[in-house]
Amino acid sequence: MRGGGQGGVRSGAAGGCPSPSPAQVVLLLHPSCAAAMTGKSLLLKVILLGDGGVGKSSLMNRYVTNKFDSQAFHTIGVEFLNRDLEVDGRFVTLQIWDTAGQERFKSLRTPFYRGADCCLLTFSVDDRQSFENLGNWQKEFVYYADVKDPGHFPFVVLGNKIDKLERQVTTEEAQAWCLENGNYPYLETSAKDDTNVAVAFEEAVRQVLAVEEQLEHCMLGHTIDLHSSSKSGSSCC
Ligand SMILES: Nc1nc2c(ncn2[C@@H]2O[C@H](COP(=O)(O)OP(=O)(O)OP(=O)(O)O)[C@@H](O)[C@H]2O)c(=O)[nH]1
Ligand SMILES: [Mg+2]
Repeated sequence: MRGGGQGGVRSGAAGGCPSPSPAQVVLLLHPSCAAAMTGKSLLLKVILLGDGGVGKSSLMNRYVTNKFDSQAFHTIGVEFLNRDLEVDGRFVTLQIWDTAGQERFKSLRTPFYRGADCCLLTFSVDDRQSFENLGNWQKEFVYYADVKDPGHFPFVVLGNKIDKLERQVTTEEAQAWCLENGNYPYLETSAKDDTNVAVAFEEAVRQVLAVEEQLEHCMLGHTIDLHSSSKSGSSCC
């Protein structure tokens, strides 16, 4: 696994905390709530999945380094790069995980799915098979990332290589797939021409923030009455 860029990896739960006394209230905040409250940059992990050769590495490299390699090598395992950005007034460090799409590397990529905040399902508009495999990628992600509520997980679908003249998948077909499979946002990109690449990653951030703001709203809506045996507060979560 190779990786780099600015920023660190989201830390896990702190160990060794003493048990709270009855008078203490322990508030467990989701990282997005904590980041919002402290004004710190939020670290989001997004993962690129899709068939080998659809352009996942090229999209990541275009976005982070603004370079394109017309003779890129297949990825082996996973690689990641970080980029800081601001979306709708929120400062975010995007940790982009690029995976190997070839079947023979499945066991090398799947351990890295856990903890992803968003999944970018990628195909190439000049490769019909890569489009038909989107459902398999979605299932593989849900299984290995152990997504508890797939219906609310932020997926974004990318149709890459729109600079190519001969398409095998139309925009309408791709939009229809997205609508039927979870009403996912669909973006057409070209890593080669730098079309919609930044827009695609920003959309991923927006999708995550929308889900997390909902969660934040629910958590802040809860009140804890220490003197009552019954629970109170909203029950939107
Ligand atoms: N014309 C065109 N070619 C592209 C585009 N994106 C990637 N490519 C080319 O497609 C080939 C495969 O790109 P990669 O980025 O390596 O594909 P990948 O999805 O990372 O492939 P794996 O690592 O095997 O999973 C390379 O030759 C790229 O130069 C694009 O937007 N337009
Ligand atoms: Mg690659």
